Amino acid sequence: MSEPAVTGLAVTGLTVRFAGLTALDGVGFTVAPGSVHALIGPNGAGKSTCFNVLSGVYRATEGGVRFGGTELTGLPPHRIAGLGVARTFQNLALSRHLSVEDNLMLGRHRLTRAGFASAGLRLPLARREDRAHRARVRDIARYVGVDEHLNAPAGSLPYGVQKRIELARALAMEPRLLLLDEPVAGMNGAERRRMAEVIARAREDLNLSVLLVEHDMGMVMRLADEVTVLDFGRRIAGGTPSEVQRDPAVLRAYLGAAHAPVGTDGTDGTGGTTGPDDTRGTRDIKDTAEETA
Ligand SMILES: Nc1ncnc2c1ncn2[C@@H]1O[C@H](COP(=O)(O)OP(=O)(O)OP(=O)(O)O)[C@@H](O)[C@H]1O
Repeated sequence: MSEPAVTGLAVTGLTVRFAGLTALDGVGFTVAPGSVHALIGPNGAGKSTCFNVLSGVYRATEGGVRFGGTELTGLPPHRIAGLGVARTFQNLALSRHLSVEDNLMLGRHRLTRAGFASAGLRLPLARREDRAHRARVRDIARYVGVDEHLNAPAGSLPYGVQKRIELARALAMEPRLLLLDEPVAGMNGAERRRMAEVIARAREDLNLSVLLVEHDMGMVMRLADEVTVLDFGRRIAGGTPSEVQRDPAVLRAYLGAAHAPVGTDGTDGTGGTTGPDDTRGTRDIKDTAEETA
C-alpha cells in the first residue's frame, strides 16, 4: 500500500520546561523502523508533551528528535507532517460538519500538487488529482472499515467510528511514522478490539513505525514491541512489554506495588486494564472500567 519505512525515530535528551515546571527531563528512546513503541506513564508523566514536541506543537528546551536523516526539533508542524509523520489526537480533532470523505481529503493535503488556485479553477490537472485522491481515500476508508459512512458528516457518527476516522485520516497522509495519542480512549470493549486489529494490520501491511500513548495496558502489551515508561517527566524504565511489566520501578511508580503486573490481569488484552492505583492513575482505571462494562 506504500513504500516501506526505512528509518526510525531517535529521541535524545529531550527536555521541556514550562515556566517553573519540567514536563520532560532528558528523555531518550528510539522507535525502530516498522515497530510499535508505546509511551506509558501516570497522568502528568509527560507523554502528551513528548507528542507535542514530536509533531512540532511544542519546542524542546533541550535535546533533539531525529526522524531518518532529519532533525525535527524546531520544525513547524506542517514540515514535520511533510516528512511523513502523522498524528491522531487524544480528543477527536475531526471537522464535525465536513463529510468523512472530505475529512480524509484534508489528510491528503500535503500530497496535493495542484495549488489552491488551479483546484479552485477546476483545471484538468487539479481534476485528475482530485479523482485520484478521492479513489485513494475510499480505499483507505474501506481498509479501516468506515467506508459506509463516507458521505455522512463526521460529527454525526458514533464516537468509536469517529476514532477510526481519525486513524483513517492519519493513514491518508501516507505516513512513515504514526503518532497515536490514546487511540482507544473512551471506547467500549468491542470498539477497542476492532481498533487494535486495524492498528496491528496497518503496521504490518504498511510497514509503519508507530509511537503509541495509551492508558489501556492490555492494548499496550498486545500491540507494542517496546515500551518506554515515564514518570514526572523522567524515563524510569524501558524494554519489551514483559520486561517492563516485571520492572519494580514501574510497579512502584505506575501500577502501585500491590497490583498485579500489567497484562496479567486475565483480560483479553484490549478491553481491560491493570490500572495504576496512585492518585494520578485512579481516574484512568475508573474510566476504563466504566467504558468496558
Ligand atoms: N502548555 C503547558 N503549560 C504548562 N504546563 C504544561 C503544559 N503542557 C503540559 N504541562 C504540564 O506538564 C506536565 C506533563 O503533562 P502531559 O500532559 O505531558 O502529561 P501526560 O503524561 O500526557 O498526562 P495524561 O496521561 O494525563 O494525558 C504536567 O504537569 C502538565 O500540567
